[in-house]
Amino acid sequence: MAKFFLSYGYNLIIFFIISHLMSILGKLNPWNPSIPYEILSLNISSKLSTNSHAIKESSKDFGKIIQEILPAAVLYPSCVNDIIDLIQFSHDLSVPFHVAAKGHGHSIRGQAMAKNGVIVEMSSLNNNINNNENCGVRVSWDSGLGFYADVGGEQLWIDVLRSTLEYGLAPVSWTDYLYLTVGGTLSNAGISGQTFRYGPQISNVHEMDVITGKGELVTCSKDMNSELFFGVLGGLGQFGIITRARIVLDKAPTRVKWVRMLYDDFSKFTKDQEHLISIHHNGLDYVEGSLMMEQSSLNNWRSSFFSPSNQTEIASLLSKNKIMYCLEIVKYYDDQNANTIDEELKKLVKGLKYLGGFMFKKDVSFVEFLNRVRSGELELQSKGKWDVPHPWLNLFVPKSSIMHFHAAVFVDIILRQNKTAGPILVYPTSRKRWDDRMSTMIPEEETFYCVGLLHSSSGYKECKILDNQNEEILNYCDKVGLNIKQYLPHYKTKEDWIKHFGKKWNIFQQRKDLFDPKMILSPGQRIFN
Ligand SMILES: Cc1cc2nc3c(=O)[nH]c(=O)nc-3n(C[C@H](O)[C@H](O)[C@H](O)COP(=O)(O)OP(=O)(O)OC[C@H]3O[C@@H](n4cnc5c(N)ncnc54)[C@H](O)[C@@H]3O)c2cc1C
Repeated sequence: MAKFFLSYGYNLIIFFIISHLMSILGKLNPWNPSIPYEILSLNISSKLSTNSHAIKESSKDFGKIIQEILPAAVLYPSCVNDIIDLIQFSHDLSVPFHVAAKGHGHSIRGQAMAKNGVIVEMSSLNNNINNNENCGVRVSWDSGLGFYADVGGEQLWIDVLRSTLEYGLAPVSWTDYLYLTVGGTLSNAGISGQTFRYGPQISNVHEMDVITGKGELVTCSKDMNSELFFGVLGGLGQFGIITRARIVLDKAPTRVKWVRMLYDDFSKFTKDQEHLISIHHNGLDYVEGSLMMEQSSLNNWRSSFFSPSNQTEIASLLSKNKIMYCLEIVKYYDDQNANTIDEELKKLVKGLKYLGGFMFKKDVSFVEFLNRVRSGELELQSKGKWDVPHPWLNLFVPKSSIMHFHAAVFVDIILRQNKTAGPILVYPTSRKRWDDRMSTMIPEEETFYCVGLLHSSSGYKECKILDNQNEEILNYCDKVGLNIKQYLPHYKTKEDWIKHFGKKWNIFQQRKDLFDPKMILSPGQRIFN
């Protein structure tokens, strides 16, 4: 009997040792040479995972083009200090590992990935919102700034909208799609049809908390640590992880008048767009536009605007014209100007040169308008057409090049090759609301166009074809000197990045040396590594 208990107790101890080791191994793979085992002694060890499902999920993005860039581990932070601990640990190593914040993973080309490094799943902060350290969305007012919201970098813009609307307030600058994080869009610019009037989202931030590549938590603004502030805005995640942004708010309207007009002449279309964005007093709140081609226009997330009978009319016009242009405008209103809004709008569209009979109007709530892409997304999801490769190309084209761009790219390349699938956005905006100290690169001209070739492909073969077309477009613009800039940029060589940043490259590099000297952050952008 004693013998039995001895051997039973012995086996039990061995069992416990093995299961303890296995649980450690399950959390972090000690054989992955890029992350030292000592990381398990940190307080965050229980929030790190090397589970193969977690690794796979964290290495996916909306683009579905870059595959198999696997991190060594994923951090699910419950507070800002968890991220600080992780970065400090990496920074103190003689050979640090990479760290990438992942917002909502809506990048196209692996920008939020980190091979053999650690992905920080920012959404995990939101799951721990009761933790007092986490910011969430907090609305405040002060006499200097007026109304503003302190917002966690992990917050989705749709949640920022819902929370601020509880106070009758809303941010002023938006993206077309709201299921993107605040940290993710502020790392690029955040543009939409409101940009001409209010500036991009990066121009509507008062202050931020940022964890630098040294693991320091720094509060920055125009007047405090301004080098970090301007660097981070549009900084492609290179200088720090945004954990809080203080966003400008204004009184939210309740409803919008939403109008689309069709054109068969690009010159008339762009002249009208430029005219509309130049109206300062009592002008529009949103101006965008898109190209319409037979193959792409009536089966994408923007087409839900048109009723089935509108769609039949447009289809027959398109079969004749092959390419058309759709100007899209919005004027906000509420109870106070409900009686005069139609008259105001009539004045604004007077003299525009759209095709007679091809003006379509809607009157919807402010939220329905801002969240307009969501219904299209859900429809595409239900048809299995959302979760597909997206070889997107986003460009800023100077006003002086837009006619040339139209003839050479829209007509000669895209229309002729007949390969496009997805919306093609074209709308002007103005440099006035951008601060040149921010990292985002835009053309030198006062007015420039935002062009988005938002392709969806049915599979990898088609994706490759569209990507080759993108390459052809970029090469052409380069060859003839159209002075375009890529938005959401992606380059393969350092020389291309240096060219992209032009005269700002030196400052970009100096800021990297200052705030992330060991080049730990956002390696997926492939700028410094
Ligand atoms: C359907 C769709 C519609 C879109 N519409 C628009 C639009 O209208 N206007 C527009 O401007 N853009 C638009 N975009 C592009 C979008 O703004 C960018 O891709 C943005 O980066 C996505 O945010 P995210 O939270 O998914 O970022 P992620 O893809 O997760 O990350 C993007 C980059 O930012 C870094 N990052 C993430 N969080 C932080 C943080 N807290 N601090 C510092 N760095 C961070 C990442 O490391 C990575 O380098 C759209 C994208 C999609 C897929």
